[in-house]
Amino acid sequence: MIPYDLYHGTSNDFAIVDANAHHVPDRSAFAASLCADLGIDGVLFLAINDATRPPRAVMTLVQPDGGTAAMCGNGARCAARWVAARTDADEVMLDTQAGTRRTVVDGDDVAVEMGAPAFDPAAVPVTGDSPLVREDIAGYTVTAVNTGVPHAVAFVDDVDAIDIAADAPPIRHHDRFPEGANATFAEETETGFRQRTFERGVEGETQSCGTGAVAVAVVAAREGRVPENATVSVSPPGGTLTIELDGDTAVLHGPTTVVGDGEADATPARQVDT
Ligand SMILES: N[C@@H](CCC[C@H](N)C(=O)O)C(=O)O
Repeated sequence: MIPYDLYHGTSNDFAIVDANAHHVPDRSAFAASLCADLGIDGVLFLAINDATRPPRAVMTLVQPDGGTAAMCGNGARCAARWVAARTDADEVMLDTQAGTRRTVVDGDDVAVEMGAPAFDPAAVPVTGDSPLVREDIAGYTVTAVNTGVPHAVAFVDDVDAIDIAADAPPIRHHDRFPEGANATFAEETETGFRQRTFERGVEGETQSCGTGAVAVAVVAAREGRVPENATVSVSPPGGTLTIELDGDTAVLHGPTTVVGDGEADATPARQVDT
């Protein structure tokens, strides 16, 4: 059996497995099974490989479809808190497939330096030679940005009015996105933005998406909705995240919650569609 810890970041739910202590022979099948059983958004495999200051860990997110995502903003916040608790540290370096991310843990609150968002077509990726900015994609005016993973961001008048189960998949699977995209909708309010995201890999709406919140903030800055150096409040259904923009880079802040723990069969019957 494989023990895991359950965390959430603004209701983006993850099981965390100590990858140094426990070998999972098929991570894809394990994650698909555990996500289906628990109704969670992914499994984080964390391997602390340097416990000096600051400690360093490799973070791998496997999603409900059995695929691996290069980065996860809320997952990184939960991962940093998990590593901090085991190393008695308040600063943690996370090695992700999108690069190394410095994190700072302050009690329940965790900040992640998210790096430089990219609009470059090869980096998102999108087809074509120029950035995809305010183009009509499946009936929405979309701007594409990579904040560790690709997001297609559309500003709308009212996020509650969207039928996300119907409207997001044609964006998420659109031909312009050769690796697919998370479909993120945002509504400007007096104090910031409301957000809803349909996540690639989950293939449904999640209660929160950290890379999506950063995408909302950086696209808002690009469109002149907020200054390029600003602190932006973005509220998905699961809570409120704060994004510090400094022109080139973004820092994601928000709360994390320890939910509990459990254990699961290391070799479940495979539940991934192949
Ligand atoms: N929930 C995450 C994003 C996880 C990755 C995404 N679904 C993808 O496959 O691109 C977040 O908080 O950023």
